[in-house]
Amino acid sequence: MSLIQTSLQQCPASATAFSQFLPSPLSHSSTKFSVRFNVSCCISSSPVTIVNGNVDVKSADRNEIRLGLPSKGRMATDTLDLLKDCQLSVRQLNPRQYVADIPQLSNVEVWFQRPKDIVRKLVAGDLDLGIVGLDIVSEFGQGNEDLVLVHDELAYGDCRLSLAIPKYGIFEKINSVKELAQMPQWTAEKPLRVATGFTYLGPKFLKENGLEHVVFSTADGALEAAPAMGIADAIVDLVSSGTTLKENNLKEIEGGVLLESQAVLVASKKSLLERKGLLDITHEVLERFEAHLRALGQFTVVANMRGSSAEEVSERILSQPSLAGLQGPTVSPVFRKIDGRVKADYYAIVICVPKKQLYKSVQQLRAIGGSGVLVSPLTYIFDEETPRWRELLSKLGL
Ligand SMILES: Nc1ncnc2c1ncn2[C@@H]1O[C@H](COP(=O)(O)OP(=O)(O)OP(=O)(O)O)[C@@H](O)[C@H]1O
Ligand SMILES: O=P(O)(O)OC[C@H]1O[C@H](OP(=O)(O)OP(=O)(O)O)[C@H](O)[C@@H]1O
Ligand SMILES: [Mg+2]
Repeated sequence: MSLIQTSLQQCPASATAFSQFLPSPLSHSSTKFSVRFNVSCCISSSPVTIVNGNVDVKSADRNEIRLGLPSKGRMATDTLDLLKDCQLSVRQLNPRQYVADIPQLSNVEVWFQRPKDIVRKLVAGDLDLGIVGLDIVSEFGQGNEDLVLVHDELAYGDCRLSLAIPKYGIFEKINSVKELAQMPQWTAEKPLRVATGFTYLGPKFLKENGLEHVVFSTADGALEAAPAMGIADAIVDLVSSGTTLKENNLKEIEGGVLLESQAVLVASKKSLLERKGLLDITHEVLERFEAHLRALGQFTVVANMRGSSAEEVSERILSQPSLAGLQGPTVSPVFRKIDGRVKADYYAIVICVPKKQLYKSVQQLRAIGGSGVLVSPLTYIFDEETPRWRELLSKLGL
């Protein structure tokens, strides 16, 4: 019997409330998976009731729209920066104050919370919108159908949730999850010991990958130390550059990525459907995010080009693969007085160019007679309609 089952039996009053934090595969006593948590759920002999958020379920009473933002960790600053770049600066009078506002969005309260609490409070109806990593939505949302991704690529907080094992010892020649599952070492008596903070996704993944004899332990950080300390055989943790794994003599293996993650904008479906004004606010935030993020990858390029007509110049530009722009080039005549007559003998062209293709585009422009090339960053690209907005409406059945 695992430690968690023991403590819940000693504390029946809190067992029901606490079980909602448990990964569903672990709720079944027949499973060979078990999790060791270092928690005590009873204080002296009196039972403690733990609920996940709003006790009185009064959330529908409030009129304000609530947006949850990470209060700490590496997501906190990047999230505030994204909002600032979208002209939605958060006004927080004091860094220890957990409520703030965004002057451009009336009736919106910003609540600073730990990422996992943002997800829990969305599910409980205490928040309407939130920005967190997809890893946290997946781990603490546990597939809850009320959670809906409004924007799934906010372009920061990139990392992956990965299974890692030591490079040395019995794992030296193990290079895939399949090989790990086939190792004869793992038995009911001596299961594979996995350390992870992801006690929902971790067990689910290993079970789906045919690892039958597994025991999980959890900790709040520095999990990469667990194998060398002899506490675990493997870990399931976030990886970004891979430096922490490398420095701790651990390796990722084929088939071992549980999830690719980055920051996302997530909402409560129920709130979107029922809370007055939330759909409009969500539309505005989504439009601003999309316009900003689309512009991030592009430069505006302005150049001069000699030619006999706008059509002839356009044809030359469109003959080059990197110069088509977002919707074709803008070609404008530049008028000069030549021999007493106003005449257009060259043209100003404007195109948007993906940042990665900038130098190639400049070379192609020069090759067709472009000169005086000016390059400037773009702030926003607003499309006629954002595809994500249509997707959201369809997810809501609207
Ligand atoms: N190494 C990383 N590189 C990029 N993004 C990461 C990395 N580690 C985590 N993240 C992303 O950032 C989110 C917040 O992680 P971070 O470690 O900053 O905060 P935290 O885990 O809440 O804080 P703490 O580690 O102090 O408890 C994660 O949920 C994940 O989406
Ligand atoms: O692949 P890398 O770029 O090395 O990053 C991976 C590390 O980053 C995170 O830890 P964090 O810095 O948040 O510390 P923590 O373990 O205390 O949360 C994560 O839990 C890994 O340990
Ligand atoms: Mg961390």
